Amino acid sequence: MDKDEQHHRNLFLGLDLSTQQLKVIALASVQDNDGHSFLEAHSTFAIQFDTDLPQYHTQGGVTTEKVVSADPGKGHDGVVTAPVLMWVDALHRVLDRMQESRFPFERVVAISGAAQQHGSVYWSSHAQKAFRALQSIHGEQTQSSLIQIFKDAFTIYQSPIWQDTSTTSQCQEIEEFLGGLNQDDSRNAAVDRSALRQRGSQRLAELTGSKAYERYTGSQILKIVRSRPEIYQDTERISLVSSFLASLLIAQYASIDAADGSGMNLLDIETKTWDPLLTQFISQGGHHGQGHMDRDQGHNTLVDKLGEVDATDVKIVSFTGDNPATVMALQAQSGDAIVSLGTSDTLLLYTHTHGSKSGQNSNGPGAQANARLSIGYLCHPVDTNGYLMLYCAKNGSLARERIRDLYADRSWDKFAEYLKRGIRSVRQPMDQHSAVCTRTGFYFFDREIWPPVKGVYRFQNGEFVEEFGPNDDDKDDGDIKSANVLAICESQLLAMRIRSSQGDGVSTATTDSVAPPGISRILATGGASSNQVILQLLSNVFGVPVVCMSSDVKQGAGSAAWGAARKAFLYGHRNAGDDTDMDVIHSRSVNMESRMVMPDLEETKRYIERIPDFIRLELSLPQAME
Ligand SMILES: Nc1ncnc2c1ncn2[C@@H]1O[C@H](COP(=O)(O)OP(=O)(O)O)[C@@H](O)[C@H]1O
Ligand SMILES: O=C(CO)[C@@H](O)[C@H](O)COP(=O)(O)O
Repeated sequence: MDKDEQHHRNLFLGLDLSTQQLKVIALASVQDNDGHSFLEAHSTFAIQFDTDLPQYHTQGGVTTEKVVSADPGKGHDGVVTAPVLMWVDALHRVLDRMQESRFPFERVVAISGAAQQHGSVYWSSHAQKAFRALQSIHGEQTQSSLIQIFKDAFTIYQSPIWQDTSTTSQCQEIEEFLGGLNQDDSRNAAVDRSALRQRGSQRLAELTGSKAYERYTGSQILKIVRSRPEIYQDTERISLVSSFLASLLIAQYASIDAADGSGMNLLDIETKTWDPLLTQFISQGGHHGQGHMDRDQGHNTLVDKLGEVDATDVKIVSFTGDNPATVMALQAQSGDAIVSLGTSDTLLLYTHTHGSKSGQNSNGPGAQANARLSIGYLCHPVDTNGYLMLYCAKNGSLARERIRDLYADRSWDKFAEYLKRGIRSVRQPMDQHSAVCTRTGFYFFDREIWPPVKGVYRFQNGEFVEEFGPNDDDKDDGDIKSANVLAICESQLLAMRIRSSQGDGVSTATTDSVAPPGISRILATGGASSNQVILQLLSNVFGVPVVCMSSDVKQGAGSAAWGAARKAFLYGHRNAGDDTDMDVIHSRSVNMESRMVMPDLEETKRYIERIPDFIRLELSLPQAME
């Protein structure tokens, strides 16, 4: 391709409003010498909330408020929110940066986006006026900031986000409601509430794909209905973070995408429509949250600051959650698990069932350990018959950062060095004592999703200890440091391995007997996937090769933004009359110059042996609820 041609290539834009930043990637569609099409990064931009927008005083992109529960048995409720105007500001700033760097907006053919899942945005009746003000800009560069336009457009200015764990009682209410439906015993005052909840939890998982989770939008809305009914009344529309971002671009309310919508505990995962009973229960007869589902429809609306483009040529394709968008980027095949080590640690598996028919959540002994307590199912972002099994741990990168700061001089290089040393010392014990020394650590700086535990717990040879250390004079300080660095990574990845085989519809076929059922390869992504030693440990724990998009390909934008841009590419073509089917779409593969890490299977066997003890220790931790 000559230079002239390159300068006229179409661009596809992907945005990702994640927990800590807003990222944008522009992909260009190119052909190799054999005529194969693929996408390559043209440019990337990012606004870091903490550092680029310090006036919002966020830490890790969020505002954390600690409220002591009225019920002493319930401990502290963690209210975690993000300033909605900070997100508006971030969009304005990133568009400014793009203009400053002379980004060729006129070449943008289609745009899509992704965002952190489950968080919700509450629009006021002023929103329509703001949208009209945005539409009236008509391609001119606006002098007034988006903040000025949207400053009165919300009823709630601190949006609840996925890290919030303050809705335990609302989750229980939802489960009791479903558990009591059509049951005579629900009217019996003596009926065991926990039995009712267990039945409700099962029904909710069958209906929506997930049991009640505090971070899911349904319980968050219920909390607002209960605690601030006037605000709820004044709310004209509720968006997810993804549809909120899309609304700013299309200057009208954007629909919620089914894949992201299935992370709300409100959507019937099979029919992909709002469940009438759940929405009615939550709104108490109101009509909020009853948006319509409109998957992957293009919109032709003028976008502020993308005004140089002829609006009729710009397709804005429905925005989705960051996890479904990551699936779009990595093109997982059968046997692939996607592991995203972003702010959260997540594992995604592509399945063809959402587990409703196989009677999970057995009531027998150990049911609590085996129940789907940290996994759920989402609709697949493009395969209308597909689902995604999702495991999410809240204490991911930020917990590793805390350990890095405590034990590794605030340096990722040191962290990697200690991790390597930790792995080496377990493999080649230096003395008789350390040969029998097993260390396990749980580092839940924020209350974890499962187990619902807050605190740091270390065990040495099965016994609780305040700090690791064999009291061996030969040991230097570095041993304690590397023990903690290794312990946090091991326990995060072991927990992930254990949950990976809890789902229904997870294939039992596997290419290697030491690997978890149905997993023959891991596609790793997220900020921490740039750490080669973490990837090696991930590979060892799962016993499968780990592949990672190389960082120069990602150019720092991450795979959710890449997946969104890829969605823009696919639907941009479709909207232009190209009726390309899924297979052809898959063969137009993304240029993934990847790195591969191979497992040390002796290590894998050692981890498998540790699993029963790990589960026992995990269950022994003091839980914050029930
Ligand atoms: N070399 C590294 N080793 C481990 N973790 C890292 C490294 N570099 C960055 N990270 C982690 O990546 C995280 C950000 O990941 P990212 O995928 O961008 O998050 P999000 O999309 O949720 O905003 C940071 O919180 C940081 O802890
Ligand atoms: O809650 C979940 C998934 O259920 C999180 O994965 C959020 O979607 C936030 O994502 P990251 O910012 O960690 O990528």
